[in-house]
Amino acid sequence: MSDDSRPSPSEARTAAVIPAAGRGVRLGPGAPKALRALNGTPMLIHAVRAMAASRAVSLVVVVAPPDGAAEVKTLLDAHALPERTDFLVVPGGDSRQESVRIGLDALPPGIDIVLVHDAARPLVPVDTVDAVIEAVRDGAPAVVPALPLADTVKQVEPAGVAGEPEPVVATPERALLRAVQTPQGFDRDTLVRAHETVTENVTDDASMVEQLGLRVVVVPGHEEAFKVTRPLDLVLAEAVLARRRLNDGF
Ligand SMILES: Nc1ccn([C@@H]2O[C@H](COP(=O)(O)OP(=O)(O)OP(=O)(O)O)[C@@H](O)[C@H]2O)c(=O)n1
Ligand SMILES: C[C@](O)(CO)[C@H](O)COP(=O)(O)O
Repeated sequence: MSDDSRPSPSEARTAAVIPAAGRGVRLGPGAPKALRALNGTPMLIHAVRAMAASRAVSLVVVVAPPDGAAEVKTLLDAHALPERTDFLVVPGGDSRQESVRIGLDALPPGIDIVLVHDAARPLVPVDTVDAVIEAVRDGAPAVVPALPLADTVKQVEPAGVAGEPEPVVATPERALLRAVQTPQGFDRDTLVRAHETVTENVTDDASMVEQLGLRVVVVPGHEEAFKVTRPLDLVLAEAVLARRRLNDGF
């Protein structure tokens, strides 16, 4: 142990919490999004494998759809994971934030670093996962992978009625903006404190750490770590898998 009683970077144990309890309304009707197939395999299994691909990850906590925990457990039993990786399944909550908190509550003692990774980002490469873990090991309390934006962004006055034109109020300087992905990596105690402290709804975990006034840093994200949100994203995800198969010589 180091002087401040935190484990040294090489001793730190890492777990991944995967919120997978969403319905996937924007994807359209069907099974909960995490259970929909990508190339014949549920999206969640791709996401679990992406976390387990990192040799640093010793535990994966899957936060399942509230009525789907048994089904998820059966799925995980049926799909081989590396022997070094344990997994737990817990039923999720009404919001992503609540689901992550439930996953955090399920972590056993001895875990020092926590990754929070959307089941909806099934194709994140292991190099991105490892880069996030390394930056937490280097001392950052919170780390997010992110990419520069391709589009210009406008801040608007939201229209009261869908489809109505919305007045633009500002154009933030694009070079200063980043599109944030997951896994987001955290010192465990910091993330637990953030979830205990922040009560309003936020869209990612790192913003809760920002609200504590702590340092959040960005490492390079990856274009294959995109979030499957709308139907066209499924087409893109299957194309990425097909490209990987070609590159792997299958
Ligand atoms: N109550 C919820 C809502 C979301 N999530 C998870 O949070 C991740 C990111 O959320 P998003 O992509 O918005 O998924 P959904 O909420 O399912 O999508 P939608 O908003 O289209 O319904 C997903 O892996 C999703 O399963 C969760 O665990 N619990
Ligand atoms: C956490 C996240 O993936 C970072 O980009 C994103 O904020 C999740 O948003 P969603 O609306 O829950 O998909």
